Amino acid sequence: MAHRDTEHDLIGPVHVVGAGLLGTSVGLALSRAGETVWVSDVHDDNVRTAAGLGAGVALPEGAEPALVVVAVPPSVVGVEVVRALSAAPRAVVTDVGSVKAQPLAEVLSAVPEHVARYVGGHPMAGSERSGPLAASASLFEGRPWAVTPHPRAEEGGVRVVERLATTCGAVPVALTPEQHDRAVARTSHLPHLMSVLTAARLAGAEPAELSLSGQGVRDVTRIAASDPVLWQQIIVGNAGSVRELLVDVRRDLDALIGELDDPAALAVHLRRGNDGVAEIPGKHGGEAVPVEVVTVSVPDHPGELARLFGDVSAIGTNIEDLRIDHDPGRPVGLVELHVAQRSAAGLRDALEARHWAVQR
Ligand SMILES: NC(=O)C1=CN([C@@H]2O[C@H](COP(=O)(O)OP(=O)(O)OC[C@H]3O[C@@H](n4cnc5c(N)ncnc54)[C@H](O)[C@@H]3O)[C@@H](O)[C@H]2O)C=CC1
Ligand SMILES: O=C(O)C(=O)Cc1ccc(O)cc1
Repeated sequence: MAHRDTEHDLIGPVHVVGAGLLGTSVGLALSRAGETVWVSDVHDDNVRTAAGLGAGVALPEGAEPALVVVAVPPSVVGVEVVRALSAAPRAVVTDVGSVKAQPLAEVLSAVPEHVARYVGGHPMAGSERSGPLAASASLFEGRPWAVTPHPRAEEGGVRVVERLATTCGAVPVALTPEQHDRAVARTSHLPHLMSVLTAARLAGAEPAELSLSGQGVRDVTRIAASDPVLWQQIIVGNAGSVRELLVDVRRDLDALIGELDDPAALAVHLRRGNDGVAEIPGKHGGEAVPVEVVTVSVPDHPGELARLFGDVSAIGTNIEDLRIDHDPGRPVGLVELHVAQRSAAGLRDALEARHWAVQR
């Protein structure tokens, strides 16, 4: 097996199975890092598109990968991991699937003799879009990547999967498969269903009502636009943990319905929301930095955004996040710069000194 000891050694050749959003993004990130990447997919078109984007080349006949990354829809992750373990008898095999106990159970039942070479993984990065055209080499930059070894996993294989994560720019986080599935029920699967339930209230609403849609409803419903087939498979694969949380939410909903006109009780619900948001770790998994939004009106002309970013950089402020909205009444973009709270007041003053229209 291709086990190597230093940070800088290659982990490949890498075979990526499934040239969709995740597989092509992994291929792009690894190719950029100088790895040899071979790509396969049930749809040849997707292999051609991924290769055209620079994510690797079509899997050659007789190829012997050192690492296989399975990036297929959740319902076939287990079967493809089993196939890879049998087809590449010396390779470490990992996957990027959104649930982790289910594929491990399939490996243990189908090829227990190969289980040591399987180490599950899950990059916590993606999008509401699917397919190779939505891929990006920087998708995983600074994101957590769960690495979920089981008790019989080879230590060397775990190190290879951690290096896959770091080579893609992500931060490996070690969890057992069961811990992982409970964690993503809370941080990914429940939020998805809440987004879906909110978005469902918009379907069929009056156009006049929908015309008032602002940033809040867009924030809450973005992920409800995701592929329903993908999400059906994810939720079914983690139904036990998701159900437990939904039962808690049902209890809260029932209480809320009864307390809507009781200001004190309502305030308790709203403050619990504040408390939950404050628990979300900051970028790169570190301490959450208190962030403030500085909103700047930017004329709708080519080059204006670049000029704004140039000025923010010259002022010396780091942009933590960014959103661009449009002023419905005027040909200007409203650029929301999310910056550390301690820099916000200084940035407003400095931008005004450079003649930007800053909202106060
Ligand atoms: N979409 C997201 O944001 C994230 C998805 N994931 C996980 O990554 C995996 C892939 O998801 P996406 O890339 O979003 O899906 P996708 O639909 O963009 O790509 C899946 C690809 O797998 C191919 N495929 C299907 N069955 C196959 C098989 N048996 N053998 C080879 N190729 C096959 C499809 O043709 C398609 O190109 C899923 O297991 C998902 O749970 C993980 C993190 C984020
Ligand atoms: O689009 C987003 O913000 C996501 O949350 C994407 C996502 C989808 C599935 C996963 O298993 C992990 C991340």
